[in-house]
Amino acid sequence: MADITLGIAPIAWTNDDMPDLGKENTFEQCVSEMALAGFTGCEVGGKYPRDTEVLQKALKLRNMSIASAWFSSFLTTKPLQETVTAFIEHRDFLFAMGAKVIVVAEQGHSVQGMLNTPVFAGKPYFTDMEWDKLVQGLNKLGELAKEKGMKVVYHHHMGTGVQTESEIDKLMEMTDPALVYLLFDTGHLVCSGEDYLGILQKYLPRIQHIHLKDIRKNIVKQVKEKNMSFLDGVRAGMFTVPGDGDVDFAPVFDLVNKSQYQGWYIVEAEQDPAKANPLEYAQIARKYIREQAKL
Ligand SMILES: O=C1C[C@@H](O)[C@H](O)[C@@H](O)C1=O
Ligand SMILES: [Co+2]
Repeated sequence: MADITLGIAPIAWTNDDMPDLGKENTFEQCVSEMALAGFTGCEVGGKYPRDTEVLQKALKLRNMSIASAWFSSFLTTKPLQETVTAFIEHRDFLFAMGAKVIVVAEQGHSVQGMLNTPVFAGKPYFTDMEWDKLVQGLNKLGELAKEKGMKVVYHHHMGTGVQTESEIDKLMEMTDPALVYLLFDTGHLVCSGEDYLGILQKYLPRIQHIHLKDIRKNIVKQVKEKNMSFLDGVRAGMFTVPGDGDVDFAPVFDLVNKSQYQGWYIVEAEQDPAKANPLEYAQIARKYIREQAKL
């Protein structure tokens, strides 16, 4: 039977990719509103204290815990040791916070943070040599995670070299299944036009972390047609919370509920907090998940 814990990402309060979005929102407001909306866990944002005791206390006061945090690897473009050193520090912080999974996304050649590069037309494609470096590096990060009883969950992402189903297939095939797991992010797969349910079916139980992100189809269409960047797409509102957009989550909840999945659902919906009040949207997501996922 599945055993799911429900969390939410701070990116709806302050967007670390574009910190002007939600710059007025404090860490305390963010975690208080997460708890008020009925969530008991979250990922880590740029405004969170890095002192683990201070963070533990702030979370305990709100009955919250840490699910994970994003890590950018540069395995295809920088010496392995640079990523390894940064990863160990990140791993140890997450371990101290009690997290079991570490979100990793390769940012070598990524256009996700580039304002003037179209996210669809500009996505990178790795060479064979880059694939080899990526795979060897991820296996290494997987070993380092395993030392602490943790797992690396790979985040496929728009505007990166691992975005499409065939790229995910390649990554899953080439990496060691005992060391590298998959993060399933509904928003990125539907945005990219992939068969998200097929991918979920194919990779359960290798999927060890889930981001629930919805899309606004009409805005994604504009982003593609007008050659907009990922960040401009986010600003324009291409993502929203589950239940507010066009993704059909019912079959996702059904498949996961019937599986042995033991892990998190993280509601992750980056949009402009000035247009989409983060507490209001967190409440919309919480209600939808209660009704649809029975959670
Ligand atoms: O997991 C994620 C973390 C963000 O920084 C990223 O840009 C977002 O789209 C996402 O899915
Ligand atoms: Co995500």
